[in-house]
This record gives sequence, C-alpha cells and structure tokens, in this order.
Amino acid sequence: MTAPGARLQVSDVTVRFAGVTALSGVTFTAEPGTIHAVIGPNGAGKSSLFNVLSGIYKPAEGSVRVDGSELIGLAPHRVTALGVGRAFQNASMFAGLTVEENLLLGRHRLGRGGVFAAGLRLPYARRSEREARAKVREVAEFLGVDHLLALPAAELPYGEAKRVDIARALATEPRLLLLDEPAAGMHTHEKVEVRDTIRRIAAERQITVLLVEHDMGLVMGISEQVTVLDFGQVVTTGPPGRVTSDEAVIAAYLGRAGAAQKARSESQPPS
Ligand SMILES: Nc1ncnc2c1ncn2[C@@H]1O[C@H](COP(=O)(O)OP(=O)(O)OP(=O)(O)O)[C@@H](O)[C@H]1O
Repeated sequence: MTAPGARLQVSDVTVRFAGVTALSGVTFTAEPGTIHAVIGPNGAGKSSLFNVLSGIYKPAEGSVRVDGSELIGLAPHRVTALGVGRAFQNASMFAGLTVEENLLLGRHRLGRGGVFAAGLRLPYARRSEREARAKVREVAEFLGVDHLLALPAAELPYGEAKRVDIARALATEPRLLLLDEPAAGMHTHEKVEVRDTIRRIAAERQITVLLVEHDMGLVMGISEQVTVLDFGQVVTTGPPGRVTSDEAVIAAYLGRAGAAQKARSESQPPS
C-alpha cells in the first residue's frame, strides 16, 4: 500500500544572507495529498524556501515539520529519508550515467545494502538491488519514461530530462514532493502533460506536492491552496479563486511589474 502524503508545517522560517532577508517569518501548512503552490515575483524567496525544505539552507529561525518530525538541521540525505523528494528547475542528472543509473542513485541512500555489501554480493544487498530496480521501473512506467531507461542522461531532450528528473525524485518514494518550476521552458502540449502528471501524483499516489511555478494558468488550474510570497514574507495563503482576487496579491505582482516597466522606460535615452 502507498504511504499517505505527509503534512508539511512551515512555521516562522527566517533566512538571512549578508544584508538580505530572503525569508521572514514564513508560515503555512500543506495538507496531506494536496497540491499546494508557492508563487511570488522574482526574488520573493521561493528558491530559498525550497532550499530550506530540502536541507540545503539552515534558517536562522523557525521550524519545518514533516508529519510532526523536525526537518531543520538534517543533512539533505536525511531529509530524503524523511520522505521529501525534490525535482529541480534544471534537471539534476549525471550526464555520463544512463537514466536508470540516475534513478537508482537517487534511491541508493534509502537502501541498506551499501557499497561494501553490494561489492561482496551479500544476499540482502542483491535483494535490495533487485527491489530498487523494480521500483525504478515502476516509477518510470507511471511517468511514461520507461522507454528512456537505457539512454545516457546527456542524450535526453530538455522536456524529457525534466520528466525524468521528476521520476528520479519519485523513485526515492517521497511523501512530500517539491517541484521547482516543472513547466519552465516547455511547449504548450508539454505543459498539459506536466499538469496531468502532477495531478496523477497527488490523486493516485496521495503524495503531497509543493509546487513552485511561474505559469499562473497551470498553478491556478491544479492547486488546492496557493501561498503567495513577496519580499520573503507570506502575503496570503488560500484557494486559487480567493488568491487571484486578493488586493495585496495583485499589488505584489502589478507593483513589481509596474516598477520594472518604469525602470525600463527610465533607462531609455530621451528621444
Ligand atoms: N545564496 C544567496 N546569497 C545571498 N543572497 C541570496 C542568496 N540566495 C538568495 N538570495 C537573495 O534572497 C532573496 C530571495 O531569493 P530567491 O532566489 O529565494 O527568490 P525566488 O523567489 O526564488 O526568485 P526567482 O523567481 O527569481 O527564482 C533575493 O533577494 C536574493 O537575491
């Protein structure tokens, strides 16, 4: 049976870099098995949040709980073991390995075989390797990338590489999946596939999906809840219909777009 998706509780998370507060008191909850988007203008803090949630950044303050277990302070591989998988904005595979090898590597730290056990061909290492290969194939079939398993990762076209990167994250059997701009740079028909894939991950596997994405049509079409960040702070969290009509959200987007337009017009030489 598939383990149900995790509840993610982000509480008062603050991240500072020299002179810059990237996140300030960020608080929201993503409910099990739902699709929860995090949106915001450039520089709002979305990547910093994902880096906290995958153990890359340690916040100055705050707590992140996955089904009640504290994530802050865990190394990235421990975060994976806790049930958090991440697909990256730029697919993060080893170019010299095949797709299957990349997917197996993602799972490696979940297995108990280890390098020595595998080298000695100990029975439990062989069993764990068999299980890992079966899981990788099952996930690849679920995402329709099984025909790519034997290919070198370097040969994948951009869109396929992004789908395979989602498969790599899913192969770690996450209960919470972080998707970082899964539709970036994709054609319209590929975006439809990505949308359907994300829906199936939540609906058929009950995995909680946290989605950072700039395509508002995609975000508003599939998310149950949307958290809006601006200047590192939560502007609001709510269902898409409410968020899109929220004055503060409109101001955050239009204000930033208006400022950019003003800067562009001011940089034009007078005619
Ligand atoms: N490693 C870092 N060192 C210094 N400042 C950083 C670092 N990472 C992010 N920042 C700053 O923190 C703020 C938030 O950046 P972040 O990349 O998290 O935003 P974002 O919402 O992901 O933006 P984008 O949509 O452009 O990717 C920005 O002001 C950024 O310049």
